[in-house]
Amino acid sequence: MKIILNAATSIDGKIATINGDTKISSALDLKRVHGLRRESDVILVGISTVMNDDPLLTIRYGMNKQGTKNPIRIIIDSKARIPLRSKIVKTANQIETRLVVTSKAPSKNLKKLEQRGLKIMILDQGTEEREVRREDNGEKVDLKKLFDQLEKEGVSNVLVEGGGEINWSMIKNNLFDEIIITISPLIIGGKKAISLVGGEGYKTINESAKIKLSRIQKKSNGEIILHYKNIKK
Ligand SMILES: NC(=O)C1=CN([C@@H]2O[C@H](COP(=O)(O)OP(=O)(O)OC[C@H]3O[C@@H](n4cnc5c(N)ncnc54)[C@H](O)[C@@H]3O)[C@@H](O)[C@H]2O)C=CC1
Ligand SMILES: Nc1nc(O)c(N)c(N[C@@H]2O[C@H](COP(=O)(O)O)[C@@H](O)[C@H]2O)n1
Repeated sequence: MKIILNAATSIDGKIATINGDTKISSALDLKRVHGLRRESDVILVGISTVMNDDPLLTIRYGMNKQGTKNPIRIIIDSKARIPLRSKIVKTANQIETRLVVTSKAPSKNLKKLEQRGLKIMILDQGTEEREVRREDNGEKVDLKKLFDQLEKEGVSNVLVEGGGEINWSMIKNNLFDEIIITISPLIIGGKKAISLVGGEGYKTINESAKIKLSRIQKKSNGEIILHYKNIKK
């Protein structure tokens, strides 16, 4: 299975402003992203991304020739907080959509979401993992279990579209093959503005994830697209 992490950042590594404004990519770059979606079986995002962006996560720009099937949408949402009025929920009857939760998710929420066509996967972290991540209160979904299951189902290509917390979990668990970053000629700033990778972070450079630059694309609008390969996989 190939896992690609894609995102757009400012030159200071932010993926959103302090107010959650996140329109960083140009229309041209979004066309490229939709091309990536077209090659994917699954698009995965975290719940905070859904709460902030109310995304559709479908193939639209340029590429959606008749008959093109949208990828399965997977939302990582420990407590099943996804709003019933969100575009994802409203379209779940037309596009396969899975909500990955923990056993702490309220069953009344799960019932309502199932009625609207979402498929629920309950994937708690094991005890060992919970102890390591005390700050999570044992409330995070086990992404390793999720990807094992997707592999068993025959999923070949997964596109992860953020946000920062999900990116951290994917990187920390070595669950990525490629990272594609569009660096837009912008400076966003703000200590609390969300960065490309959140989480607790590595304590030393020695521990940090090692990646290899494989391609650079320079666009006339000033965007730079960097492609990195994971050298540990
Ligand atoms: N510029 C860009 O390319 C993109 C920007 N964004 C922006 O990023 C922001 C959201 O990012 P974040 O706040 O970092 O949240 P996120 O979207 O990464 O979601 C994180 C949440 O998912 C849940 N979760 C459950 N299991 C988890 C696990 N194993 N690992 C990590 N999270 C788990 C937790 O509730 C956690 O708080 C939004 O403002 C969004 O607009 C998001 C995607 C792309
Ligand atoms: N590639 C990229 N560039 C940006 O500037 C972005 N803000 C994002 N965001 C991601 O795309 C999702 C929106 O998808 P739809 O257009 O609604 O289909 C958003 O939720 C982020 O995952 N990506």
